[in-house]
Amino acid sequence: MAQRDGTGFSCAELLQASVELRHHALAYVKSMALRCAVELGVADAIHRRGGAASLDDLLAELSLDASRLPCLRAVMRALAAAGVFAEGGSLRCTDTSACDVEYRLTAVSSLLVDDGSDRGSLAPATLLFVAPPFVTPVVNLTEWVLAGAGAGDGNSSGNSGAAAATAFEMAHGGDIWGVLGRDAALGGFFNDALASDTRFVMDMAIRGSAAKVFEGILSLVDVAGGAGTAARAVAAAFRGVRCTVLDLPQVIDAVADPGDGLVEYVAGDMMEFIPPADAVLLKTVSYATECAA
Ligand SMILES: C[S@@+](CC[C@H](N)C(=O)[O-])C[C@H]1O[C@@H](n2cnc3c(N)ncnc32)[C@H](O)[C@@H]1O
Repeated sequence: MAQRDGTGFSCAELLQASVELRHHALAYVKSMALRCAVELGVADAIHRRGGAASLDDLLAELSLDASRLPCLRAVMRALAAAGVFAEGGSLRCTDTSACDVEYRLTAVSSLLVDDGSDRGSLAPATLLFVAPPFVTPVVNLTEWVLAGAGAGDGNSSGNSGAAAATAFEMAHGGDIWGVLGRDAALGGFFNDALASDTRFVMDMAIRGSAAKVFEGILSLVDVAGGAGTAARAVAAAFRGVRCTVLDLPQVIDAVADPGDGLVEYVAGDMMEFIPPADAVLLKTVSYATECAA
């Protein structure tokens, strides 16, 4: 019978648990390696090479100096272990010569390829999740949880006061919509990221069996619909559906309306007014507005 310590777990269980614990603690390496690969455009580079590329191929495609090979190898190995890319071919590598190993796209990294199709790439949405303004609040979760403990003791200062409802608010001094409204560059980055996610989701929804839900309705309002990517996709695919986009004035005012009349844009607060319609579309809204972090 396996020996158990005071916690009641066997040595084998504890050894396995220590591996899992390390995986949890180092999980950020995976997401930061992903960020690096997306920023470098590795998936597009592999796609340009016909779906498989050696490290030498990648150095050439990405215009990187040969001296960067060990760094690129480290990033690619981490992502291959995570299933983002597939690693194949000879695995013989030396410090002085390039590896023979080839990297291929998996279903995951295929989503990062921009092949010019309507669906587009999920690269902008992926970069949003790992962007410093959104990562920093998570890095400081303990400070956020403890902020209440310092309430009224005179020690809280600046944005780290106990009143911060979310970790994002504590890090940035305001809620996400206020911050995005004040920072045009961050707002544009956020909206482009959401638009890329929406292009993908709507492509799946309209081409897939879920498309049935759009049949038989004459009007639809995309509540908190951002730049209207989802509503425009529905309006283009179902010409009989009159689509309206509702979002905050800061978002609607910044929309470059193509003026094709495909959808109508309404600026307003969904808590106060929602334009009447047969159907309401809510995409990434409750999650975003409730968590806002
Ligand atoms: C995460 S984004 C989702 C945008 C879009 N549905 C999509 O999936 O691309 C959430 C949206 O909610 C909007 N929003 C937040 N609070 C709102 C409110 N009170 N009234 C209307 N829109 C709001 C934001 O401006 C933002 O465009």
